[in-house]
Amino acid sequence: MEQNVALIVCGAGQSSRFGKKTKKIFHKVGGSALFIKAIEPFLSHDSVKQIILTIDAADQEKLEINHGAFCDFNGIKVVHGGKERCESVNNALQTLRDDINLVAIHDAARCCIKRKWIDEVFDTAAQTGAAMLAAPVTATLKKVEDGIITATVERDGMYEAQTPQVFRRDIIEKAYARLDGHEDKAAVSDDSILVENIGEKVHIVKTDYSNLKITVPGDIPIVEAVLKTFAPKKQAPLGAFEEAQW
Ligand SMILES: Nc1ccn([C@@H]2O[C@H](COP(=O)(O)OP(=O)(O)OP(=O)(O)O)[C@@H](O)[C@H]2O)c(=O)n1
Ligand SMILES: C[C@](O)(CO)[C@H](O)COP(=O)(O)O
Repeated sequence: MEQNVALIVCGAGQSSRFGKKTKKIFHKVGGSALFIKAIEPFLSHDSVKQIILTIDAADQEKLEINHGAFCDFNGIKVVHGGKERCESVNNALQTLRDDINLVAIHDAARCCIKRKWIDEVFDTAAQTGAAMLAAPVTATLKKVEDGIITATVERDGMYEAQTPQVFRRDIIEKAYARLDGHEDKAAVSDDSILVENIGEKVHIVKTDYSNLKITVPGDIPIVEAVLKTFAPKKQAPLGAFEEAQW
């Protein structure tokens, strides 16, 4: 299937766990606002035909003043989000262009996405209808209540869900058509859950913990280190001879 991808970038959350005055999507990492770093790896992808950013309506003026040029230059459509992440995604789904056949839904708080993962999850979703990035759990998992371990969770086969999560347009629209049936929308914590609930098989594209989501302040130095480690290598300064050639 030819890939005409709409990228929905979810940035309308309240950043309550981030605990800073500035919403985390505007926090600077790697020299740019977090949401810009999360979008940048997709800008050069030929299959991405539409980019929709969800933001809190309260952030509209701040976005326009500080990042309006970036959004305008890159043709990013800004949509106001809802109380829960799934409501923000649902709002964005109402603005898809007619030619879109794949929908990639990505957290604006995940800026360490690698191009190879984007390529693989797009291709897998184009072939199968539904795919998402996820990292195998490497630690032992404990269920804890009131600070006391109540169970050790079987780790075998457990993955940490990440984004982007990518779906054929008809599949994600069918899944979201049932959103109102979910009383507790806070429990709809990712998009795959809705697709699983309509009986579709969601395929995993394996990553690692470097595709982390910035949630708490302690995530910042980790993300900065990941960005530094995987940043494109700067060209060595030209020597005098090379300079002379130019
Ligand atoms: N109503 C919402 C809630 C979340 N998000 C986005 O979904 C991503 C993942 O959500 P999370 O990391 O939980 O962000 P927040 O909801 O802002 O964080 P918190 O739960 O700490 O308030 C974030 O980029 C966030 O901006 C969104 O678009 N709309
Ligand atoms: C979508 C997600 O990033 C997959 O792990 C996660 O579910 C978002 O959850 P949050 O509570 O909105 O951060």
